[in-house]
This record gives sequence, structure tokens and C-alpha cells, in this order.
Amino acid sequence: MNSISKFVPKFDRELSERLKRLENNGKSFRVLEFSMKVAFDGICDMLTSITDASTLDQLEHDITYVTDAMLSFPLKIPGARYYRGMKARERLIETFKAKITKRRNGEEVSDDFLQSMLQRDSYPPNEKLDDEEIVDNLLTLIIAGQSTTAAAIMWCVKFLDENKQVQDRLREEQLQILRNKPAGALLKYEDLMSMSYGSKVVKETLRMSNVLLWYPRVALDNCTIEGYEIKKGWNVNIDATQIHYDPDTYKDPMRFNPSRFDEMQKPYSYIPFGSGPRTCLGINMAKVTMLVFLHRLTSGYTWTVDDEDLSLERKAHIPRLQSGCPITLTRLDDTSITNS
Ligand code: HEM
Repeated sequence: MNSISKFVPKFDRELSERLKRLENNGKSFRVLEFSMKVAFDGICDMLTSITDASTLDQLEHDITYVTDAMLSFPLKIPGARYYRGMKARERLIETFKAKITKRRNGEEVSDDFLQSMLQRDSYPPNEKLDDEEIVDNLLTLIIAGQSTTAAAIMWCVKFLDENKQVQDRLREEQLQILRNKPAGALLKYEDLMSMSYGSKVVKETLRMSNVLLWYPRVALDNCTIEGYEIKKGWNVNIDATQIHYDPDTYKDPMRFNPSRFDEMQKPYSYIPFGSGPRTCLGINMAKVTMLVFLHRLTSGYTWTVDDEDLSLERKAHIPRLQSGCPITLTRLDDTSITNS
């Protein structure tokens, strides 16, 4: 069984329990905060099998310091954001190195991404990864994966709230999947294959939310594109927003319409994960996380958005609602679940 297949039921169980706790609590909660936590814990589990709640909290705390520092002035003075980020990075490195040592000493074994990097110990010297490289890979994946996936989930909830017909159609698809499984069964990877409308909801969310607004490239040679001369060495920013909102490609581009993906897109007209050799490494993980989330949310609950303010966070590198999209959950009644 590959790691994504193992991830699906584990993530589903964890998510179901957390949603149930929020439902029982009955209070409004910020989807962004919630999705940051579930995305973080999910990625850490997949990469390192860390599931201990207090370790995860500490790691997430430190990752937040590191990501904050990435947008700050590089002042190495105690109290400065940059300095705090550097200190947090040192603690993260220490925690991950301790884990690597345990694995190398055989005190701990797990079938995860970290273990697959350690298996390279038996490779020729130039293909092995040293501790620094392993830790760097872990930090890169966690940082690249958490806030992107979490923001996408938040936008999905918001778009579905604004588009009740889409929400109803999605719920019906997800309830059908629930009805075809024994009561209380967890999702399997194969179940995601039946989420054809869900996948289009995910695609449309990523088109409209533009989690990464643009990404940079360097021209390797002189070239001319549509009459524009680009010189070797120039920095070129690929503007995903312009591409995703181009009315020639996407009719009525401001409308949240997952069904537009019934048709094939022109090459390079859909690039939420980039394209080419530097394409996002977490595409599958991101899509799977979003689909499982949508399944549990729509097949178990309806919700109200408790703050309609559309202001975006300032100083964030990813577009996110300042409100964090607070919602209150209401459990679907059993008849909606069992009726086919
Ligand atoms: C909805 C969620 C996500 C979105 C929208 C997203 C988007 C992107 C984009 C646009 C790039 C740049 C691609 C390019 O330059 O062509 C990228 C790179 C990357 N992403 Fe993601 N990503 C998401 C989730 C994840 C997850 C879950 C992981 C890992 C767990 C991840 C790991 C990476 C890594 C490592 C890179 C750098 C790849 C490289 O430079 O070779 N991403 N992502």
C-alpha cells in the first residue's frame, strides 16, 4: 500500500473526530485555523509519523515562527521576527535530528517519507542524504504544504457557502459514497476516485483562489513570446491570476462553476501547482487532503459563515481571509444521510 493510500483513512479518522468535537462544542470556529492544524498534523504524520499532540503543537508553533521570519527584515536581534524564526529553525532541526538518530540506531522504524530518505544510506556516497539535507527536505515540504493546503480548504468552504447549488450537488455525491459504505467506515483512497464532482470543486477552488499568485522563472535563452522579446537571464514572473481569470479561456471567470472542468483546458491554462520541472511536489497530497475534508464536511454537516467580511490578510504571501472564515456546524439529520 503506498503512503497516500495509508494516509487517507488515517486522515479521515482524525478529521472526523475533530469535526465531531467542534460540532459538540457548538461554537463558531475559524476554518483557517482548523485547516492549518489538520494540514500540519497530516503532513507531519505522512513525513515523519509524529502523532504525539504536544510534539505536533510545538513543531507547528516553531514552523509558524519560521514562515513569519521569511517575510521579515533579516535583523538578528533578540525579539525581532527574523531572530525568532532563526531560533525556531534551530529547535526544529534539533527535534528532527534526534528522530533521525533514533531511526539510524534502530530504536524506531516507520514506513514513512523520513524512512525512505534514510534508506538511501545504503546508496553510493553521492546519492546518500546527510542529516542536514534530510531535515531541509522535511522543512521544505512542511512549509510548502501546510499554508497552501489550509488556504485552499478555507476558500473551498467560502465558495461553497456562496454557491449553495454547487454545495448541494457536492453533498449529494458525497452522501452517495457514504451510503455505499458500511456505517462508520473510513474513506479509502479508492473512494476518492468516485468523487468526480468533488474533484472539479477542488479544481475550481484552486483556479479562483490562486493560492500561489505567481511564481518566478529565469529565461535560459533569448526568446520571443507573442511579440515580446525576453532576454537570457531575465526574471519572468508567471502570473497565475491573469491566466486563471482570462475570459478567453474561462467563460464568466468570476463565477464559481466546477462544471466548467467537464471540458478539457488548453495547455498551460490551469496552473495552480505550477508546471514544468519545478511543478509542486505535493499535488496528490493536497488534492487528497482537500477531497477528504470536503467529504467529511458536506456529508456530515451544513454550516453558516459567521463573518461575511471579505478583507484579505495584509502582509501574507498567500491570499487568505482576514476573518479566517469563521463557521458554525450543524449536523445533517439522519434522514438526509440514509435517503437515496
Ligand atoms: C493546495 C495546495 C498547494 C498548492 C496550490 C501548491 C502550489 C505550488 C506551486 C504553484 C508551486 C511552484 C511550482 C512551480 O514553480 O512551477 C509549488 C511548489 C512546491 N510545492 Fe506545492 N502546493 C500545494 C501543496 C503542497 C503540498 C501539500 C506539498 C508537500 C507536502 C507541497 C510541496 C511543494 C514543494 C516541495 C514545491 C517546490 C518544488 C520545486 O521547486 O521543485 N505543495 N507548489
